[in-house]
Amino acid sequence: MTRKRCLVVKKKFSESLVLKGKRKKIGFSYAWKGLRDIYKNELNFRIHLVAALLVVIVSIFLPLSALEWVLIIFAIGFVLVVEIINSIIERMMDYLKPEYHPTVRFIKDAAAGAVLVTAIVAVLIGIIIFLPKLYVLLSALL
Ligand SMILES: Nc1ncnc2c1ncn2[C@@H]1O[C@H](COP(=O)(O)OP(=O)(O)OP(=O)(O)O)[C@@H](O)[C@H]1O
Repeated sequence: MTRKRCLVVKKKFSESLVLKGKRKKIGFSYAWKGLRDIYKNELNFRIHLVAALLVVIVSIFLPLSALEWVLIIFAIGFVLVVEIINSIIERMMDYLKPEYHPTVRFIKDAAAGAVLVTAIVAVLIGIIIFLPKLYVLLSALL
């Protein structure tokens, strides 16, 4: 299909959804399906999600301020979103260029590097927030 024809088909599909008043609902269900697909197919995303859950559980038992909660939630969201983008880039490259290519290697490694940066930032935020509180907690217990 040419690009022009593809745009026409996309516009007609979009208009038909608006006419049926279903656009918002369908847009949300596609997004939810996308997240479910990422969860099912991406081990790293599941690992990050489990780590995020553990952090939230630990946070509930510590006296955190609103700002600390905001920072933790932001760090978790940051890691998960970049992990999703990394998965998208990997899939896109596998689809566009399945055979070995140095540019694909560069793109995939750079995307993985972006995830690593977010993970390091999240760990640093965790250390700054949790370490003093855990220290106080342990000092009180010992
Ligand atoms: N087509 C390719 N051409 C060149 N190098 C590639 C190609 N596909 C993968 N690689 C190299 O292999 C690495 C792993 O790629 P792969 O697509 O298997 O990701 P992955 O193991 O699923 O990564 P992640 O653990 O981040 O999900 C890439 O970072 C890249 O260095």
